[in-house]
Amino acid sequence: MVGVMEGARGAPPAIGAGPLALDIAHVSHAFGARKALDDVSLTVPEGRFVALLGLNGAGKTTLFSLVTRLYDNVSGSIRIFGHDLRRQPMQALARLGVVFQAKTLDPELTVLQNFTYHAALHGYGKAEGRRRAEVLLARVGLADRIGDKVRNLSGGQSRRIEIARALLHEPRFLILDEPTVGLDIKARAAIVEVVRSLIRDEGLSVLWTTHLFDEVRPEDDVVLLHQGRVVTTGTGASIVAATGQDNLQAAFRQLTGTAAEEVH
Ligand SMILES: Nc1ncnc2c1ncn2[C@@H]1O[C@H](COP(=O)(O)OP(=O)(O)OP(=O)(O)O)[C@@H](O)[C@H]1O
Repeated sequence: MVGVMEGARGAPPAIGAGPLALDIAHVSHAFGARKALDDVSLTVPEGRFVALLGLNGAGKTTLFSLVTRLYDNVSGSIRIFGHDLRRQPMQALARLGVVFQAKTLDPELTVLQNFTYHAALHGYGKAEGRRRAEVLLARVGLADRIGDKVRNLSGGQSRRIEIARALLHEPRFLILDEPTVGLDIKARAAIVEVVRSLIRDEGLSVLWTTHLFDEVRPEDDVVLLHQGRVVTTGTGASIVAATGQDNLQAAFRQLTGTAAEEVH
């Protein structure tokens, strides 16, 4: 199944395609005269890993900021499990887990304290915060670090804890903004695996923004974003096949006319 739809056409998802975790239709955004997003449409079907792939400046963080409601979308619509972000923000955001690009854990607090603090923001008491922390830390393979100060953890471990914390309120859709930036290959692989296991085992839906082509598998849904526009969508394998290239990086270069040295 191709889970993402062509931006320019904006066609509705196929009948029988199942519920959509995220449905973005015809969204544009400008900073003054600079158009960061131009008529962007894409979908994340339930239970899918969708990679939003684009180079620096493509508009990924702007899109992320619109979906997380840091910015208000003034054109087009954004729906999370059917709830319009502008008209039903509480219902929409309650279903969304967010992992920001910047680090958001307090390094001077323990992992548990970071969890219980965040849990309180969601209205959970200390005991419930602890219970949820234990369950979620086990899911990301870090149950034994619950009492450690965050500053004593590696960058990759901190990221996995941020992923666990993003799931505190049991959202069914997770959005991550370049979650592996600055990490070594082993830590990157561990993070990708944690997220893929959440999809596999729990049916979570994921929008993963990245500029790293090697994080995308042939069967993943891919949205290629370039200079604020959706260039193409489809599974990684179908995009490669359509261009007649050997891999996604080469396909991207062909579709965007980008030089080899600009693409990682
Ligand atoms: N607050 C802002 N004010 C003005 N221009 C901005 C602002 N934020 C982003 N832009 C511009 O919008 C365009 C898209 O930027 P954006 O950060 O969304 O891209 P990105 O794909 O996330 O890239 P990166 O990975 O480098 O963050 C760029 O041209 C950028 O310079």
